[in-house]
Amino acid sequence: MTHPLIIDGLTKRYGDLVALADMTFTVHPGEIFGFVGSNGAGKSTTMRIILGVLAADSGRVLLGDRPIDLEMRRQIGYMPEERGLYPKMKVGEQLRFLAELHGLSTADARDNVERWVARLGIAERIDDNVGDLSLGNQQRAQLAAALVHEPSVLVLDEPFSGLDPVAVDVMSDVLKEKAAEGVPVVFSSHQLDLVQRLCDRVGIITKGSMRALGTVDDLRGRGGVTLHVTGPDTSTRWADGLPGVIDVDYRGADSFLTLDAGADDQQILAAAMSRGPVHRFATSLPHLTDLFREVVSA
Ligand SMILES: Nc1ncnc2c1ncn2[C@@H]1O[C@H](COP(=O)(O)OP(=O)(O)OP(=O)(O)O)[C@@H](O)[C@H]1O
Repeated sequence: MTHPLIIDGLTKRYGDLVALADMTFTVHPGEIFGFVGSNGAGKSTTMRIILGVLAADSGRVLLGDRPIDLEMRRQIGYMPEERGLYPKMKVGEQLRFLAELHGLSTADARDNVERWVARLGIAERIDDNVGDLSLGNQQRAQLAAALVHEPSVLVLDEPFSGLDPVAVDVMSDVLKEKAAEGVPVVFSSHQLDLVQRLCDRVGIITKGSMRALGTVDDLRGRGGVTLHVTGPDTSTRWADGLPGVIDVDYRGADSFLTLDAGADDQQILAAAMSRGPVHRFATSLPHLTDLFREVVSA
């Protein structure tokens, strides 16, 4: 049974520094939520509070309608930013130990470990000490540690940093699979192309508060749609003054129009065709990175 993970009004100070100021968001069952923000914005602090590694000054974390307690936290799969595996312990031993610590029987722990190390491509390293693995493989082991007890919530602090492209694909597939099982998944990342590709919803935080929150398309749509038209004679400034056209950048044979919600694409197409043949007529949304820059610099 999965429940939404609700972060409700968290505040946290370190001395004079306000690390979190009314941090609020919900991660729904089956949703991949991307938690993004500049360095020092408060992502790790929020995740540590969710896990109970750190106490908030005020605010609550709930699973469904219940404030999260120690027992409920055992259902969370967590990948801490500072990584937490013992370098001098063997990968397999350590994962089995963690699985049993979360209440699995010895047999289930062994089965789960075998399954996850195979899935994450580190089966042949199971008898190596964690500290002898490459950094990317340590990260795969760390993900296995977050998954080995079949958690019903996933909270991952920068799980993609330092992974090679194959490992990024494996990690992405695993997160999608867990979400498809109904698990709420939240991860932080500075890799916005990945966030854009993978997440159902994204929260952009600055200075400890949520500044923009929505589906990837919602957020990208806030920046306005761009229409790229190739063909019409740009010297005529053919798109100037058309309804819904906020701005036009004419470059050689190309015209880039910034549109608002009221723009009528058929009217624009007719205007373009009246000035010659149209070879390209395509809309695009801004990249999440553009929106991120806008939000953090506001
Ligand atoms: N133990 C601590 N003592 C004092 N200040 C801290 C402590 N931990 C974090 N901070 C400060 O709290 C703020 C939020 O830090 P946090 O690690 O949550 O940010 P983050 O969004 O995870 O950043 P990054 O993307 O760089 O990992 C930062 O200004 C940081 O310097």
